[in-house]
Amino acid sequence: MEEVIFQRHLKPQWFWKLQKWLQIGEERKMKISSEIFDRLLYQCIWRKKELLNGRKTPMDRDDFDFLTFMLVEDNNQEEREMSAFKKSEKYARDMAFNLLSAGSETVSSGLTWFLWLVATHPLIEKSILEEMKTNLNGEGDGDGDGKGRHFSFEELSKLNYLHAAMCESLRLYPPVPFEHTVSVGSDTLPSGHQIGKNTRVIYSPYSMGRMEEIWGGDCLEFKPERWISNKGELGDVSPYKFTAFNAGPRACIGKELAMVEMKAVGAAVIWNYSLQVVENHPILPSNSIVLHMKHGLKVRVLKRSHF
Ligand code: HEM
Repeated sequence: MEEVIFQRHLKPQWFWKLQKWLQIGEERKMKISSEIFDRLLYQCIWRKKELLNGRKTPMDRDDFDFLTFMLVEDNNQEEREMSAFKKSEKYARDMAFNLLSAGSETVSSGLTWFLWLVATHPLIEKSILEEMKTNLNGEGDGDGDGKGRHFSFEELSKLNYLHAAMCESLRLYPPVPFEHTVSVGSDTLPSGHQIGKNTRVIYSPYSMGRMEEIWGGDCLEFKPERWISNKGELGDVSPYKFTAFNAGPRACIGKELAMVEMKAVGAAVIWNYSLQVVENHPILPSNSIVLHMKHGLKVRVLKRSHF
């Protein structure tokens, strides 16, 4: 699907729409992939409905998940009007599709670049580990179950340097490297360019993250310090400058969730393991709507001990 969406950015709209209508070429692949994805999603929805219908006891907090939220009757008066629509299988499918497609590859791509940058910048890795040691409740290799140490939401929220390193990695390697939007009326862009109605404007967070005019002479360096004030606090950076999550009314609704997910996984990996990047393995971005590492990241994983 990702490949076909990428192709839609390159081909004239009339061309891929004709392909879609005739069900040929890339657009046929899109139809087949969508059907496979839909089958999977509807199976999950039906299974969840069966479970919910057969339920005799009140629901535990732990059993309450995204699909339950989309399918159960609302107790809340205000939301009841939405209920008929909300309970439709199509609505649950669309929401699940949206969140899965927007929130999985983006996070995994962001984490891959982050772990590579940390593994190739030992001083930054050391600073991340030192911040963890200073701020976390008790050290150790975990809770003795062999799964390593994990970090709570409260613990993660104290790690400003880790947060800064994550933003810095997203600046240099934004998972959504380019985006397009269409003007509803004629306008003047911040660059001074005049555009007419219905003009497609493509912009690139990847390029903007590497522009000297925006980030200064050291724009190509991986430097988490640029996100932290002299007092050690995280600075407020405008989303119109740091565009990895887009800005304005259509900005990413999963930004906070994405940052927590990435910090939770990043912190656990860095604390429990040392990653050694395999020499001579090519590290290149892919040509895609999500900035994958073209050949993946090859590392040797060594267990880290803090005792
Ligand atoms: C590092 C991870 C992520 C990045 C870099 C990212 C980036 C973006 C960007 C740039 C957009 C705007 C797309 C456009 O206008 O063309 C967007 C939209 C969106 N994102 Fe994310 N995203 C991430 C993670 C997530 C997660 C975890 C979720 C939810 C589980 C999510 C849900 C969405 C949704 C639903 C939209 C559409 C919002 C709308 O159109 O109103 N994203 N994201």
